[in-house]
Amino acid sequence: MKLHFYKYQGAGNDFILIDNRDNSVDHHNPKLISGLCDRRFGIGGDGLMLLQNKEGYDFEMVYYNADGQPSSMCGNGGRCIVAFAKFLGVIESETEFLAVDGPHYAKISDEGDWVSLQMIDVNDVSKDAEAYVLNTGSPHYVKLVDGLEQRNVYQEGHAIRNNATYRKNGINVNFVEPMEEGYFVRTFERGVEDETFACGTGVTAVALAMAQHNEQTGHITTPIKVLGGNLNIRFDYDGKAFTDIFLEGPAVKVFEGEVVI
Ligand SMILES: N[C@@H](CCC[C@H](N)C(=O)O)C(=O)O
Repeated sequence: MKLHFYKYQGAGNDFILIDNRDNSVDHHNPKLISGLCDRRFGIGGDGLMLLQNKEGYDFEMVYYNADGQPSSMCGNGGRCIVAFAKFLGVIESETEFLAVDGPHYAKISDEGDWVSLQMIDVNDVSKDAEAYVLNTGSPHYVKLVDGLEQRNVYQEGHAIRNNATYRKNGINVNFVEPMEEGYFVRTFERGVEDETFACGTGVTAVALAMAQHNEQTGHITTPIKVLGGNLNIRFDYDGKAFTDIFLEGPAVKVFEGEVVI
């Protein structure tokens, strides 16, 4: 069988996208999905998403990590699937879609390549020694460091993700260094088991954790530089809860093609 696919990237976090509105693709197949995401033997991607019909919503986002397992929310994936929905003519400039962590509102530019995605509210940030731990749709560990450019993010991230606390359920590990304006962030992603060029729920977690760390409240806008580009996070924080959280950035179609499965 031939499968038509699309490849998108959001700040270098890259995904295979499949239009499954007719429900013709049986995606409950970890070997197939990890094979398609393989960068040498497949199409290559940090994850794979299916756009499906869902009553009461514009569409449903079904997300798999590159290891072929269904996972929690993917922020950059969410932005890319909104751009894909516009490309397919499923939506125009605004949308309400369903993802694994609930409904999401998003807005897309007329050109179709810049997406603002509303994320879930967050009111629980804990500490693991000096690091912050929070769930922004996916679980994240946020650690302030120096010399981030030179650090071995694979080695340090892999060690934290596989320590006794996180080994069973996994966690995404974000290293953050303040810049003149905003932050520089590098992330080791669970389910990819490697450093990725960007992580949307990760930079969201960093922006919230840094607001708490710096005791900032009110309406906050945080620019973040990642290996694959620049993202922006804006939110309200009253000292207890983070609300109206938006992850903003590019979402670009790279190519499309057919693969035999
Ligand atoms: N790249 C994503 C996060 C995808 C999910 C993550 N790998 C996990 O399993 O927790 C993003 O942009 O948020």
